[in-house]
Amino acid sequence: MILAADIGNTTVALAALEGRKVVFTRRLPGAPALDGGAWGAVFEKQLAGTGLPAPEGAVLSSVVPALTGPVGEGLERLTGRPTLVVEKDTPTGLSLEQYDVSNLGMDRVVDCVAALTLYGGPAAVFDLGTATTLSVADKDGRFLGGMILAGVSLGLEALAARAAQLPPVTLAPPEGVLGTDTISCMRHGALYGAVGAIESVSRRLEEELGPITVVLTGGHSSLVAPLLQIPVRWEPDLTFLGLGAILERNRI
Ligand SMILES: Nc1ncnc2c1ncn2[C@@H]1O[C@H](COP(=O)(O)OP(=O)(O)O)[C@@H](O)[C@H]1O
Ligand SMILES: CC(C)(COP(=O)(O)O)[C@@H](O)C(=O)NCCC(=O)O
Ligand SMILES: [K+]
Repeated sequence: MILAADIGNTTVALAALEGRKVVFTRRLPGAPALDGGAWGAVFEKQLAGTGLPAPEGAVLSSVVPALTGPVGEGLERLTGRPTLVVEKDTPTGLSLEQYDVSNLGMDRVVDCVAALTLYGGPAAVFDLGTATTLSVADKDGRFLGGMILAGVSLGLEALAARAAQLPPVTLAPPEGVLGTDTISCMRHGALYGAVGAIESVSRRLEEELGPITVVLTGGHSSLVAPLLQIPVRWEPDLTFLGLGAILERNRI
């Protein structure tokens, strides 16, 4: 069994994998104040009672630099081995030559690695987290780039903060297309806005690259995927599968 962690701007997502199968997942709030020992205790508590064997190794990707060290150390407490942190120069099988990698989010690389492993290229991954990211890889395993949009709930938060008559709104499945009060209008706008972006950008990508596998993942993907009118693969565990593949490739 190995542990995989994906540190995003909202959650620290933890998973256990046996071979290529994700057998356990948890999403934890990112807590900047915890040190490595405290993260280790958090992970131990989450895994207690699951019946899983002791982990043989751990791999992590992070887009929150302040959490990378403590979470990596926390995982080390459980494995007794160094945690593989996915960095720009980590061999992943994905070529990054076409992108200015100086500030590239490694979650996007991991998503592409997973999509290529599962479906081959070209593949377009929409990761609907704090931000909505599009990350595209071609059939030769090259990262082509993508897009970064405000995330589905970030848009709602911004509306509530900036417009006097707009309240805080939580996400829920829409009923019909049109909202019939303020809250449902905001909700539908957030969800169908993402739907429209995904459908239209995917169509344009197909014009440029030919038939492409579109993959959806991230915390908000469970609400958006059922609304799409184009074929997509919904892979809620995509990032974990990519992390597992990268650890397998780099195991000493
Ligand atoms: N299973 C789920 N169903 C619905 N919403 C979810 C689920 N998991 C996470 N979310 C929501 O998705 C958002 C964050 O998604 P996530 O992909 O974890 O973001 P990040 O990677 O940026 O930390 C959170 O606001 C959370 O409420
Ligand atoms: C775009 C992101 C903020 C998405 O992160 P998330 O929504 O998963 O928290 C992250 O991938 C990031 O910080 N990227 C750096 C910019 C880039 O990828 O070019
Ligand atoms: K993420």
